[in-house]
Amino acid sequence: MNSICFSRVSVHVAVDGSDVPKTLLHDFSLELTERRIAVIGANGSGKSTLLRLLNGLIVPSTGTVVVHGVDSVSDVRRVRSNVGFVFTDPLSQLVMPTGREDVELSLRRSVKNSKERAARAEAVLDRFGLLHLADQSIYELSGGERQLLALAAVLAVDPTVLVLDEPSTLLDLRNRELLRRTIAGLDQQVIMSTHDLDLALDMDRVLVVESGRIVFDGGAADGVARYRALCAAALDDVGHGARLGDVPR
Ligand SMILES: Nc1ncnc2c1ncn2[C@@H]1O[C@H](COP(=O)(O)OP(=O)(O)OP(=O)(O)O)[C@@H](O)[C@H]1O
Repeated sequence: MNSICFSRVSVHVAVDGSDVPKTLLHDFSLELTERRIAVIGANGSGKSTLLRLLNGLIVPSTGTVVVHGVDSVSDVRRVRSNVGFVFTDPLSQLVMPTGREDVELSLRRSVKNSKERAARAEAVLDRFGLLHLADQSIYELSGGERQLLALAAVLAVDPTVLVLDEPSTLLDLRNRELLRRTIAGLDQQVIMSTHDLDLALDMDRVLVVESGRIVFDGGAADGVARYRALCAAALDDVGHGARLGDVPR
């Protein structure tokens, strides 16, 4: 029950002007039972696509995704209430003028009493060291402060599973360390994509994605080594005309 099951999943999208759909993820099956899982790989390899399957943001073209016993397509509302999803860009997630209001908005369903809700929001902001910024416009916050706020707003409702799409991109060294400690202390199952290999090394299991395929699935140290080897091979191609945005094929 406390696992994430991808069964014969693939993701294809229609491309304008072409009869041939583009494959974002090739057929794969996985059962994820570990508490801490990282998805690593090159830009455009398919990490976010894989994560977005977990809360029904992307519907699989084939197969099923079942998160802690809940089907991501047939029971999308329940899956979304169980799965907290933190986006790479916090501004695509923070919708209220201030952090306090945003956390209170997250809590509106679970805490009906407004005074109680305000107290809970205050406690959540305090837990993340964000209380002094609670009433500042989100547009006046730094990128890292916004990223932490987006995480706090999602954790406020205590989801069963936490999905983090590149959670440390905007964080300084100290906040990255705080994020690592926060993740280590959470009760939730956590699945994240990251380019921060130190963060990936903390995980119980690492998936390496390359051109829409899971090319490695195993321990963190071996996963990071595999990804480094893939990068080294791609860099060798630079001498043969590869460009910055090229996706390995
Ligand atoms: N709706 C779509 N239509 C066409 N192509 C798409 C669509 N969504 C994603 N893609 C393409 O699928 C590929 C995988 O995208 P995805 O966002 O999963 O990559 P990623 O591994 O998370 O990359 P990054 O590390 O840069 O965030 C990319 O080449 C992207 O351009």
